[in-house]
Amino acid sequence: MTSVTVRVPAKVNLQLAVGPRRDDGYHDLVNVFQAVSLFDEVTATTGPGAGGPLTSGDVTASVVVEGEAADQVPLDATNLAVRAAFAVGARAGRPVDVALRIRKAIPVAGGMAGGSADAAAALVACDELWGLALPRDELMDIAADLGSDVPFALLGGTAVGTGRGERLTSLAGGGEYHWVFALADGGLSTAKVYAECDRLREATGEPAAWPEASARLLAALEAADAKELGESLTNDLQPAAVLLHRPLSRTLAAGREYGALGALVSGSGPTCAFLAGSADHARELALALDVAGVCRATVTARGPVPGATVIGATA
Ligand SMILES: C[C@@](CO)(OP(=O)(O)O)[C@H](O)COP(=O)(O)OP(=O)(O)OC[C@H]1O[C@@H](n2ccc(N)nc2=O)[C@H](O)[C@@H]1O
Ligand SMILES: Nc1ncnc2c1ncn2[C@@H]1O[C@H](COP(=O)(O)OP(=O)(O)O)[C@@H](O)[C@H]1O
Repeated sequence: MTSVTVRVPAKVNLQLAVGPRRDDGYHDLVNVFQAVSLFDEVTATTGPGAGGPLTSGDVTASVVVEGEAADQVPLDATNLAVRAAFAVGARAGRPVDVALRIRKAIPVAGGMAGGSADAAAALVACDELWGLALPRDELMDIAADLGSDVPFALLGGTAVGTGRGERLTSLAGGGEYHWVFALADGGLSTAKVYAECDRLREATGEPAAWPEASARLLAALEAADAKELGESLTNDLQPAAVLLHRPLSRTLAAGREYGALGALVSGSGPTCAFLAGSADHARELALALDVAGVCRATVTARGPVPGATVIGATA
């Protein structure tokens, strides 16, 4: 191959149960993910690209980013797609190079795992570009090393994550869900939101319980019951995210007032997610939020959708 394009979805967390802080600084989670139809695209092409060359061992990479908040994405070796290319290239057993082009639609630092999505897309694209055919388990292990949410971006669908969120079990339940996402001004640092969650727990003297999957939420998914799912959505990081970004309480209240089946902060935020009863309901809800001026912009999306998928290749 000389060029491979991979499409990769954003995620929303249907349940984010956060356990105590571990000795390694991470938290044990029950993280119920759903992949939604808001996609970044990553194209991997052989040869030098427009971005400055970055090297790691025998791997040379470059990266350019366009689209939603592209100027907030790093163009150095901290870019998660570049890190993914380095990790795959280290297994090639020969010198390899890649020019990465990222087209972003997923908000940056928005709690929708855009960076993780780009890493998963780059893993799949580079594996295909260099003809490595790495086993799926190995790609999953590399993904988990890159970040807690990267394995889910490979898997897609609806799944429960345990450990840091990287140990995944797919949930089979049928159904299609309609979402509205309210994008906020600016982003929130995931590490800062977890730290704020710990601080709040310490301040209230409330010990963190061991995270458990919600039986009600799993039953709602099994029954593909959107109303019941809406009432079961929970996020332990929400109080911390709202404290760090106060306007979110107004955004959430507006979505509930306009008839969302469920409303919550997506992951570490600041994007807010609203579950609607149908595609029409989602469009109406998005319009109402736009008119109310309680967010920077809205997008509608459906879920679940597949994880990182090759959508184009040039021999
Ligand atoms: C909160 C969630 C919910 O899905 O995602 P976002 O909403 O930010 O996208 C995830 O837990 C984020 O996953 P991800 O963004 O991959 O995190 P990582 O790069 O692995 O870790 C970034 C930082 O988040 C904190 N962290 C992450 C995962 C975890 N189980 N416990 C943690 O405490 C740690 O402070 C860590 O240094
Ligand atoms: N390819 C990438 N796209 C977006 N952000 C990236 C990327 N690579 C690294 N980052 C860094 O990761 C941080 C978190 O971004 P992102 O994954 O979009 O948010 P979140 O963790 O809230 O879902 C960003 O602030 C940015 O500095």
